[in-house]
Amino acid sequence: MGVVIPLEESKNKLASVKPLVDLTRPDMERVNQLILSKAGSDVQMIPEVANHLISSGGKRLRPMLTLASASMFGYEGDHHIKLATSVEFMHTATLLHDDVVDESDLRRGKSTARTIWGNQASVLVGDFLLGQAFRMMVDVGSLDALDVLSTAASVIAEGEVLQLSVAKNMETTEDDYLQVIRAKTAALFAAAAEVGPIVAKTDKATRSALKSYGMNLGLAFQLVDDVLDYGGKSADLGKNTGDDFREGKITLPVILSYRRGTQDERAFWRNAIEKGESSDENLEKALGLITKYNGLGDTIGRATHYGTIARDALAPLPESPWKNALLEVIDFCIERLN
Ligand SMILES: C=C(C)CCOP(=O)(O)OP(=O)(O)O
Repeated sequence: MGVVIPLEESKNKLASVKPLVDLTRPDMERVNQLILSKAGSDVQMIPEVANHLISSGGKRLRPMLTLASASMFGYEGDHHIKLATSVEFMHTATLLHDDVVDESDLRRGKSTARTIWGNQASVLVGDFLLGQAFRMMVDVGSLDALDVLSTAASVIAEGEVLQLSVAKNMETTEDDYLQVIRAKTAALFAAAAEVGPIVAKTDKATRSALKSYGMNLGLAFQLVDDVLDYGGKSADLGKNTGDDFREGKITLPVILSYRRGTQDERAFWRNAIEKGESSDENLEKALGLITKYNGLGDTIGRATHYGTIARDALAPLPESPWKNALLEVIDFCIERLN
């Protein structure tokens, strides 16, 4: 404990969401302090493992959504600080767990916790953070917020299990895929944005607007993430590109390219994904097919579509710097590609 997470680190990565970073800065300082204190434990290995990931420069996008979506309705208490911290803990727990499930070696440009402390410690520290998140929610005392975030926790786990059950199956449809990303990623974005209006005690329509904004932003975010896995640079992403292919994870660029392919090309995909023939040579070939069938371009098109729905969801809300900051986050999600 004691080291304050450098806000500058997140700021650089979020250059295109400067308004959100600037507006939430004082509250994010409080969130960062709370993150560090709630990651503490007398069991020494807990803060060691947790702080390895916590202090490695995540974007802190989700807690900023919670802060903004409370402050935009004039909320001035401290419940949003605790809920924003809970949201980031839920996210951190999923990262620790995901890296075990996916056997990933690199996260945020550093070795994953599982490569340093092992799978068991990663899973258990993830569980600890999840427990801490729920204690903070109870501390806030809003049953509605507890309902939204606990539902999100179950839905995220469902999404991860669903992903496992469709893995390595080339008959996975676009609808299956959307169901997975709606659950594993978008549900937390939606919950992060919905608990703001809950603590600010707004009407139901406003809650739904923020929830829809978060859900569609989350879909766009994950679609772009899946594009970056094929089209980005490992150094920018802090993780290895091509991992989805190597793991046999079926994402939209692959689904589109498979559906549009010739018989031979479809046989290639089945071999590569279902039988695990994922050599670098096959990754190159997969990239060639994805390019041939515009898999990345069309996935970006879908992301832009969800971005528009997110934008429309905020349209009925009164104009404010907070609203503009949330709108710019949509652009950031797409601009991450540049
Ligand atoms: C849902 C996904 C794609 C996991 C990574 O999320 P982020 O890209 O927000 O991760 P950090 O900034 O917290 O590292």
